[in-house]
Amino acid sequence: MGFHTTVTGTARIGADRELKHAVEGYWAGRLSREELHRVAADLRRSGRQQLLAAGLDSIPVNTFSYYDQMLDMAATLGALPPRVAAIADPLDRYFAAARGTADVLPLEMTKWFDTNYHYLVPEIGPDTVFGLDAATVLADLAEALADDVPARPVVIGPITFLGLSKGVDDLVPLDRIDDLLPLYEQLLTDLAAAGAEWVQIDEPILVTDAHDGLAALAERVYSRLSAVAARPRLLVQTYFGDAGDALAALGRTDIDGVGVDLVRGSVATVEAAGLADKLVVAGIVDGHNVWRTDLDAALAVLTDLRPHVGTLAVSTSCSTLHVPYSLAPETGLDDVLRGWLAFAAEKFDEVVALSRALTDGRDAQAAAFDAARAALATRADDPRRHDADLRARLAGLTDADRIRTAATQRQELSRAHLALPTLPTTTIGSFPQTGDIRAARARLRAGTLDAEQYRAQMEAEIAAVIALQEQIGLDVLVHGEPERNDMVQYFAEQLTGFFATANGWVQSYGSRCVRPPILFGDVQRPAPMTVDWAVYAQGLTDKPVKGMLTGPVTILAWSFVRDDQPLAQTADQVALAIRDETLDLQEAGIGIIQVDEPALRELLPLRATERAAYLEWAVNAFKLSTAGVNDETQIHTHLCYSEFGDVIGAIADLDADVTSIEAARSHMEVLDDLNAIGFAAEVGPGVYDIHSPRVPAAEEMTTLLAEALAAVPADRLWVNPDCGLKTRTTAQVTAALTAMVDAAKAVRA
Ligand SMILES: Nc1nc2c(c(=O)[nH]1)N[C@@H](CNc1ccc(C(=O)N[C@@H](CCC(=O)N[C@@H](CCC(=O)N[C@@H](CCC(=O)O)C(=O)O)C(=O)O)C(=O)O)cc1)CN2
Ligand code: MET
Ligand SMILES: [Zn+2]
Repeated sequence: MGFHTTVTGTARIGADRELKHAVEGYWAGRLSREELHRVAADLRRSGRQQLLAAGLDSIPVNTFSYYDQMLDMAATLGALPPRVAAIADPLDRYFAAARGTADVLPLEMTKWFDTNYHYLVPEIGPDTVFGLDAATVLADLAEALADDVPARPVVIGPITFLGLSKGVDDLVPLDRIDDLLPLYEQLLTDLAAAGAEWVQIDEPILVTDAHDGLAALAERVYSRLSAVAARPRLLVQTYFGDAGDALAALGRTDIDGVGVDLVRGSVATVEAAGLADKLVVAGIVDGHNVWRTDLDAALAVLTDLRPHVGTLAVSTSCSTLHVPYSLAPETGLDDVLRGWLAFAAEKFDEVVALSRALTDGRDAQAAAFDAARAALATRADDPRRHDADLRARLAGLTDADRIRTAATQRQELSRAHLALPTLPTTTIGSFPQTGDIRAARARLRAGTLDAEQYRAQMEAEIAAVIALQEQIGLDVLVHGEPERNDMVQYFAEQLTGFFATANGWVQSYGSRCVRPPILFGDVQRPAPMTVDWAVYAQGLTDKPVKGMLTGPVTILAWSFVRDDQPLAQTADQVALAIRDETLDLQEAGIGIIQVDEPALRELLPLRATERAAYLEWAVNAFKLSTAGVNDETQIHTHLCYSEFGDVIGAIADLDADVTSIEAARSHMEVLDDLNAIGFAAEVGPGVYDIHSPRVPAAEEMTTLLAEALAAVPADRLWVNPDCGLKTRTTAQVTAALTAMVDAAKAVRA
């Protein structure tokens, strides 16, 4: 009845970011809509062909998206916000919801579970009128069937869709699930009529503690959906962890298959879940990280599992959206390290090898198994994984290395030292990453610009950014980060133990991508990483310039991390490198150092029981990275992506002198949360939402500052944007920061 070889989903940006270039071209008016659609159709077709050629017997479709899969689902369910309803053209309406227009605010963006991918948050109110528009799903299915592809449409399930939505007017979105189920029933009927044999409904929320009663809800919802008369076979897919009780609940329904994450989840849960009459899609190849699968170990797990289930299919643990396309372009990779890795294309082959070994025996796949075994054997004693000096240094650390003197004493000293006005104004670090800056870096790589010319151009950028900030009248300046391709990759390129890919692009949101570095070995800092740039910038002005570093938790979160030791240990290694950098900056005369930790919330475990242990090592690593400096040196940190509730205590525990934090969109809510736990340090709640091209007026920021002053006394309050300015234009930034400084002056007066 089933299939045997598949993947949960795939990336869609294109191996060479074709979709990014097409979509951005369309937005800029350089590309027609027909050209955009053609690029998209080509990507879908080549993606399906790649999976077929690899040997999969069921191919996920409707995994394409012009921007984001949650936004697609909102469109499919008629749940785009009313403020875009007047935009008649569906594609324009879709992009308006994603990015906003001059008159319309976009949907909020937030992290997709514990990944670095951002989804758009649907807004569901009591008045949201759901209505099915299955055109896109049906078109994707038809396109695949026309190519004779055994297509399996994938949609986000109702529990996950509502569970991740934002309630409007005090509504709890999940309370409207019964209004949504008829649409899913209709969708199943339509898909069956259109020829779908299987449909995959993604319910990753079932691996979290995000809501009470999820298992019972899953049983109710899928009992109902499996009762649809003429429907395709139904696969409910979980990923990103162990689905716990929800698995047995699904087992009690009449759905046909369940997808499970066997990389992060436990086989025991699956074996105990009562799935003897179901297809179990076993996610044994890691879709979330880049390590090569130990095929022997994986086959042993699958062999154990097989007697407990109806049919067993082999798959990835989640969509390969979260890993790069292929190792092939990574020509800078040494063969030993290459042997330890598998990107998406290599993972497809692993899935097929395991599936065939399961049916035909391991010997039939001897070449694949031998190659994996030989490559992974080199990992055991690779010297790069064990640096004796570093290990000795870590072993010698004591609690004192993570503790600074009392915050109040530090505040007095740095106050006297820095002589700042009340409500000091500053920014978060980056200024616009212009085309010129990126082109210079591309030319440096291509060899048409030499290192000296590159440095001169970056210095000119820094000088321009310093002059702009002085002209605007900001109090604490930044150098603008022009020399950084990315706030994590830049550091990874200079630390040992990391490999920075040449083309390992992964979608972060919409058309924006990142190249997560691979952290495979012990970490050392051969030389200072930021000091020359900071010193150059400080030499241009009498105002203080902040040194700018990325913290250990964020460096881990936005890299592919080694799986051979606890994350806490890896975090401390990175923290030591950052600590050494803070000391060099201080030595070079930099009096304020910001250590960004925007990903502190992102790595928070999805299950509540694991959170305290995580927060302990995360906070400890940050403190190790920052506690080496003198009392006069002011340590700043920065966090974004709101929803700080679960980590608010940890933010206080970081013991930074100044914390800048996203707050503009949520009207300073976070300040009350900080007050509730007795937070007494200085804080800069963002007053300018940098995610939107819209330039806020000074009055809007004056209002936000007044709201902030209701929660925090003036002598603890800073004035700054929500986040860095790298995605904005110089014109937007100049106007917005001028208005921000005006607002600060008005409130001071
Ligand atoms: N790692 C990470 N994760 C993060 C964030 C982050 O800053 N870093 N922030 C949040 C997400 N926000 C983001 C905001 C912007 C971009 C972004 O702008 N990405 C750029 C790529 C940035 C980059 O790596 N730039 C490189 C390479 C740029 C490039 O594409 N070069 C061209 C040629 C350059 C040209 O001529 O234009 C090429 O290689 O083909 C550089 O500057 O050197 C993009 O998608 O375009 C990504 C994430 C959360 N997660
Ligand atoms: N310093 C960084 C910047 O301004 C912090 C960004 S947090 C995603 O870009
Ligand atoms: Zn930020």
